[in-house]
Amino acid sequence: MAAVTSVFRPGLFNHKVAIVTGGGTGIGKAISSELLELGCSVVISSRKAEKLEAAAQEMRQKIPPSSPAIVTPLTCNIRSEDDVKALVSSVLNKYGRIDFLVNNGGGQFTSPAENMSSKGWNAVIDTNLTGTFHCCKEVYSAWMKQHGGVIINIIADMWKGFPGMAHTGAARSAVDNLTKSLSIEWAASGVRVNAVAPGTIFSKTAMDNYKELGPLLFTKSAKFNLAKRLGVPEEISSAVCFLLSPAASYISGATLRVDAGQSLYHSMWEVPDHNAWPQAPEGENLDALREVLNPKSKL
Ligand SMILES: CCC/C=C/C(=O)SCCNC(=O)CCNC(=O)[C@H](O)C(C)(C)COP(=O)([O-])OP(=O)([O-])OC[C@H]1O[C@@H](n2cnc3c(N)ncnc32)[C@H](O)[C@@H]1OP(=O)([O-])[O-]
Ligand SMILES: NC(=O)C1=CN([C@@H]2O[C@H](COP(=O)(O)OP(=O)(O)OC[C@H]3O[C@@H](n4cnc5c(N)ncnc54)[C@H](OP(=O)(O)O)[C@@H]3O)[C@@H](O)[C@H]2O)C=CC1
Repeated sequence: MAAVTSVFRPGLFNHKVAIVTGGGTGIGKAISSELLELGCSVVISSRKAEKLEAAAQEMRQKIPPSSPAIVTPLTCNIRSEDDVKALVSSVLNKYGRIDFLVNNGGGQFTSPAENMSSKGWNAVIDTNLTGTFHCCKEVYSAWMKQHGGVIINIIADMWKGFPGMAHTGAARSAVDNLTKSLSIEWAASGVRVNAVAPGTIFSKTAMDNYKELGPLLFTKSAKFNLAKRLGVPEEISSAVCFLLSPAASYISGATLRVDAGQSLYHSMWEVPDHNAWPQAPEGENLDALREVLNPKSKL
């Protein structure tokens, strides 16, 4: 397997410390690996200890000898405020600082909105919206308020709604707005807050969340963007590293769409042909339209 090398300068983030939620898989793993390569120590955090430990082992092997970075796996369910407080406190005890927070942990399941139970809806809102809020608030209060820092929220391509995953569309849209509010409230502490909105990004772990639907869901999405291919986690990571870096020193409250134009282009969702809508009002314009649609009607 070819090793990916960051396009950023080695040592760019030497001696910085980051928390990356969901840092052991997919997009989070790519972000954590690139930060480590660039000298930033990373705490990878999510719910499953075994998965995190395996990811940390793999990352340790790839940290270049020139990098002073260390990777630490710590479990935390971002839905629990107590878990998040414990995570932030452990990171400060171990490293004494938190320069970067990447709110990447999250996800959802597919379901028509009418079939979503309240429990399922709440699980997705609690994870993606409230979990992100918990992490931002705790890192800010415990460290960044006094010392500054950078926060990146990973959201999604929900710009045209998110049919089939309405819960996550609502949560990610809310995080887009939260990003703006926090960027203003926390500006005077020297905290920049931005979001990254990925298009459809392939990783095995992301696909496996959708079980047997996964391969079709991902392969079908490939043509709904300007690149005519799926993205990969490394393409999100480089955008995150840019926003964390001094190259983005004048950027806050922004959402960067890393989606090869997916959000500008066709929706994957098909609305079936139907006659369920109210008819257009009668009048000269409707008469003219009927003639265009069926020229013989005039005869
Ligand atoms: C191609 C598209 C673009 C890709 C975008 C990506 O993000 S890719 C990356 C994607 N990565 C990820 O998504 C990774 C992270 N995702 C997750 O962990 C889950 O999607 C989660 C956020 C729902 C949490 O789930 P959890 O199990 O920890 O939560 P819980 O035990 O608290 O249960 C709460 C309730 O939620 C409901 N419910 C849950 N699953 C399903 C389902 N499949 N089916 C139906 N319903 C489901 C159910 O009602 C359940 O209650 P019940 O009926 O059991 O009493
Ligand atoms: N792949 C894609 O096409 C897109 C992905 N995204 C978003 O990007 C982020 C990363 O996804 P991706 O890497 O693709 O998929 P993955 O499924 O590989 O990553 C999701 C990560 O989130 C962690 N996670 C889930 N719930 C929690 C929780 N309650 N507390 C802490 N960590 C949690 C998971 O770890 P664990 O199970 O151990 O908790 C896992 O590491 C997600 O928010 C996803 O929704 C957005 C748009 C498109």
